[in-house]
Amino acid sequence: MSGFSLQQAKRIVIKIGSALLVDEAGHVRQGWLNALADDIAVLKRMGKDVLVVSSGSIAVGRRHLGLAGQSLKLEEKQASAATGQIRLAHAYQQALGHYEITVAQILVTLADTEERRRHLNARNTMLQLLSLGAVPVINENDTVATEEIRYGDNDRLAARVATMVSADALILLSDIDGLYAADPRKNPDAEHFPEVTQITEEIEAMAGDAPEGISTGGMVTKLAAAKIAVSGGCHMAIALGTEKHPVQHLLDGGRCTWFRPGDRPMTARKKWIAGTLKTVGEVVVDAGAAKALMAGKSLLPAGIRKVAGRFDRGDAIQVTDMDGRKVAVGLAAYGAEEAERVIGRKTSEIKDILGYEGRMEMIHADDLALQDAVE
Ligand SMILES: Nc1ncnc2c1ncn2[C@@H]1O[C@H](COP(=O)(O)OP(=O)(O)O)[C@@H](O)[C@H]1O
Ligand SMILES: N[C@@H](CCC(=O)OP(=O)(O)O)C(=O)O
Repeated sequence: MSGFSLQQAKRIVIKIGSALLVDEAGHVRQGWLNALADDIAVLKRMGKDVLVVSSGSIAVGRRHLGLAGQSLKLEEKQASAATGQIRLAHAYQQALGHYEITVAQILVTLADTEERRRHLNARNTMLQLLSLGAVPVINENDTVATEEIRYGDNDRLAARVATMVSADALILLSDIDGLYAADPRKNPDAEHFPEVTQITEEIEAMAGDAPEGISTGGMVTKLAAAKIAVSGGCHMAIALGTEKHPVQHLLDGGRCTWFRPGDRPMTARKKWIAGTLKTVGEVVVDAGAAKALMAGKSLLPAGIRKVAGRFDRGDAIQVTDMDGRKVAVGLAAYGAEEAERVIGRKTSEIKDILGYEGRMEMIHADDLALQDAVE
């Protein structure tokens, strides 16, 4: 299959649906979760970074508020999420704590993933946690999200998280082992697809809704997630999670559907940066810096001669050389005012100038798209 296997992935996001994690009565399936923790511990021992996007707060919380077995209004969902989330977090810490793996909870809203500055903030926190060896457990902040501003399904949220942290693989664990030509609950003979290389209209037409119950989204949101993931250069699998050790099963080459990005991961991300974001400022760099960028390095403040425009941290800016040639587009790690103060200065001087431990780079290599790569 496309030369890609989970074994190769360095950074993996695992999404867990409510139906897997929470039983009909609204209890966390701790035995199942403990087995998933075995899998996560295996991945960590292999040197991989792991992030979990977990649903389940509403399914767990509702029974504590006497809201089991009825359809919920938005404010009841918000209340249930607040009640359930604390229990979910505890269940994860208990499961992963067995392996002395530290769990860190992150609750995000749609705006936290879509607005550039907030996106960058959330991303930095996730990357920081990974660098410290923790496993971030992420969910939508349902308590403050309203219908208009919420994802509602964690499939797309997980895909955004995966692209945010430049993950190589996203695994959507579900109650089904992949995409079929039609919903197998209604059409048991439907064909299973081990691999999808292009999400065509024909493929999209195959997706049905979730069955009645505690899940949301069904195959429709999983395909929407696949589009986000592959366009960000991330491989995505829909895999069966109902048996214990589902990730180990995938590591062993188990059955699932893999969605494959058409491009090399970095190229796709860079295309996203260059193609989607409007630049709101500019930095002019010296010849040494321009050469370093061409070689795939980050842009350090030392190589910047001039800053133009009004931009904030996280905004897209143009990088131009001394002859006015466009070199690259990238996401600024400093706003224009701070950038003015640190340009031309050595990395070791940044802390004294700004009064805090700033970033080493003005634009990190991961956030930089060279002009020739996008034209
Ligand atoms: N073409 C399809 N292929 C596979 N499953 C489908 C398809 N169309 C609809 N489904 C339904 O989607 C369900 C999985 O979605 P969902 O219940 O929302 O999962 P989760 O809770 O894991 O997010 C499957 O159980 C299946 O009934
Ligand atoms: N954020 C919600 C999950 C919504 C959701 O996507 O559920 P699911 O379809 O089970 O993955 C919660 O924690 O209850």
